[in-house]
Amino acid sequence: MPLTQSQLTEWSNWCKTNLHRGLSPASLAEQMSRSGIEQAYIEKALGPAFGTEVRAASHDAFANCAITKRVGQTPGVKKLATRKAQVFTWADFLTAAECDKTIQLIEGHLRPSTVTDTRGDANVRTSSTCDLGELSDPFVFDLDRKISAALGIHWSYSEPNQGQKYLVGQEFKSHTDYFEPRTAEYLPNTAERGQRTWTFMVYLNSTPEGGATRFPRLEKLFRPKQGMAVIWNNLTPEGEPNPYTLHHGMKPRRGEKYIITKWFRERGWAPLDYTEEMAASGV
Ligand SMILES: O=C(O)CCC(=O)C(=O)O
Ligand SMILES: [Fe+2]
Repeated sequence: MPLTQSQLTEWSNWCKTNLHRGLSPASLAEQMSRSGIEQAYIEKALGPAFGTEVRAASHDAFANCAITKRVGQTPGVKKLATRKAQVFTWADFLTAAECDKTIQLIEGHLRPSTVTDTRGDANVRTSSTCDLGELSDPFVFDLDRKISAALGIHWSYSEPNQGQKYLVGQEFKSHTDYFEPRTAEYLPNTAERGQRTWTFMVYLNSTPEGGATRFPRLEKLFRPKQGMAVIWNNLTPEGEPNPYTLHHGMKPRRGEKYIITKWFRERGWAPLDYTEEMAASGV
């Protein structure tokens, strides 16, 4: 049976929401097919994702994505002067209005933060989390596209956007964002989308005291400044987990701290490169 225009729009929105939540195009096509939707409409609803497969991009492509070429080109972007890891900052990446709007969204949907492996310490992460990517909010999709274009990697390689809130005394103790190979957390977390690659984190407020992000092995500390992004590759250019990226979300001593984090993976369903033009056209 043919779909009406409004039914097609509804299915297209359903696809968009679920693709941004990290579901694969094949699994969505299968669900639509089970709902009795004809192939031609499945193709329309999925758009560019139709017929694609989730697969790994090359480590070289990750190590040379657009952010690595922005210093001196894009105002506000700096590279940390070290050969040990690829770390960048981007001042005023989000406007104050975008930050405030994101904080409002986070405030409405908080749960206690979790980790994949506590390593025996129940207090390893004491903050609260908001699964922004689950909200199906067009503003969050815009954020996804803006972050992906800034980094230069298509959003299908990324996990859904997360917001974090730290009250005075709350923290995320030293950890790496990659999954530790040869541990129990490794396979269940990497089987589908692969290892974590880049982390894109944005400070949504300027915490008055404390709350820095510390990279002890790089001897570097970033202080939360509203709108500033800290962006790093958790892997080496060869694709191995990079232990130098160990970091600690420190306790705010006064005031709160709000951030968003987006983690990128080795596998996605689109070509890796993603530009501002693509983001503006809504793909
Ligand atoms: O809060 C921070 O500064 C760091 C957060 C972090 O490391 C994470 O969410 O993975
Ligand atoms: Fe982290």
